[in-house]
Amino acid sequence: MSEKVALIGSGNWGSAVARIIGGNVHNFDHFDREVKMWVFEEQVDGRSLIDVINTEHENIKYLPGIKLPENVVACPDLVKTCADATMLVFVVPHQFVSNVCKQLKGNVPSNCKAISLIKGVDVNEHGFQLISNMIQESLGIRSCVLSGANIATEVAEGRFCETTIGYRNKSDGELFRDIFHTPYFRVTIVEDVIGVELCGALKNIVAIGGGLVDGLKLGDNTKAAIIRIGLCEMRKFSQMFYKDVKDTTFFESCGVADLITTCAGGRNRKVAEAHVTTGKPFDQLEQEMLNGQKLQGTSTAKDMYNILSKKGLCHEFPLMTTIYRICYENLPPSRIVEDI
Ligand SMILES: NC(=O)C1=CN([C@@H]2O[C@H](COP(=O)(O)OP(=O)(O)OC[C@H]3O[C@@H](n4cnc5c(N)ncnc54)[C@H](O)[C@@H]3O)[C@@H](O)[C@H]2O)C=CC1
Ligand SMILES: O=C(CO)COP(=O)(O)O
Repeated sequence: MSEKVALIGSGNWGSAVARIIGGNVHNFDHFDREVKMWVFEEQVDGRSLIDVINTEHENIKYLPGIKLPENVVACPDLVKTCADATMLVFVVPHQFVSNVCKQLKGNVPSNCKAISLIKGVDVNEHGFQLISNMIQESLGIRSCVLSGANIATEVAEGRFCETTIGYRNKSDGELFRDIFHTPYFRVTIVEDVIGVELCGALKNIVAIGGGLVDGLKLGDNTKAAIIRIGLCEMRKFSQMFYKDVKDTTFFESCGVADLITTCAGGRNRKVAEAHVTTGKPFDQLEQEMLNGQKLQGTSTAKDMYNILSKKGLCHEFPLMTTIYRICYENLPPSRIVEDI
């Protein structure tokens, strides 16, 4: 049976993976050649971004300078994008996924499989929910997770890196590996969806810490300490709430490798550094510095803090708690080292 892939999202990472998937579907007989990509429509320099992508084969706003394969077709209608798909790739910033799932509920074929590339969690009045679980529960389909040390522009330029796919059902993991794996984007599959997903979400908080340390010019040893303490808190949180999360997952690309890359080159790091050097609030810097791209670490720090404080656990997670307070309670950035 032919599999048909649809991409839900077309930002910096969504566009980078569109380039990979659009190429890989030609390598196997079991994939339909057309890959539809849902694009949140906007005007760029007076032109429709969707028209630009479909005529120039480039996402000039979110991944400029990189050509997309011509078989990747930008679509404005989310439901139509997914209507005939059997493999859904979710790659929107986490703050939009709940609305996406509401629109797709009852509108995707029952034989669909999903994968989430989203680094974040969803929080509602009942507590927090993993995004892969939200996809599974709201759409009634299985979901894998892909996460790794993958700064989008470097991947789009074809520079070698690794990534991790977490699966519940091995055949799903293998199928999704086929659309992502290339000689320069090496996929490892592991049976730990939740561990892979929590690594991706929680590392964004630690990345804020890495940027604060850079802004304070504290040096490499301090950065390494933030990464190490961050990794320990990530593992502790994950295994406290989900006892089946495996230790080995933290040694995959989604774990320690993503922490290193994100604390060196990511957007969360960059904006946190600027928070120290300019004194401006994070949301203002996000607007000024990211040209429409979204910051994930601050809101995830808030989500985690809400969970930890409700359960009286803040003292067990001093790094995540301090980062939240610096972002939202005007704590001076220097407390990043004083309070841990
Ligand atoms: N950029 C990167 O290097 C990497 C990002 N990720 C993760 O991938 C996920 C997606 O991030 P990016 O592709 O980087 O996005 P982005 O931050 O580059 O772009 C923002 C996207 O959100 C869309 N958008 C704006 N308002 C919207 C709305 N109301 N509803 C739906 N969409 C809306 C924009 O059109 C744009 O496509 C995030 O969870 C991120 O953490 C993961 C690995 C690498
Ligand atoms: O997840 C990423 C790299 O693996 C990108 O991180 P930022 O969102 O901080 O840019």
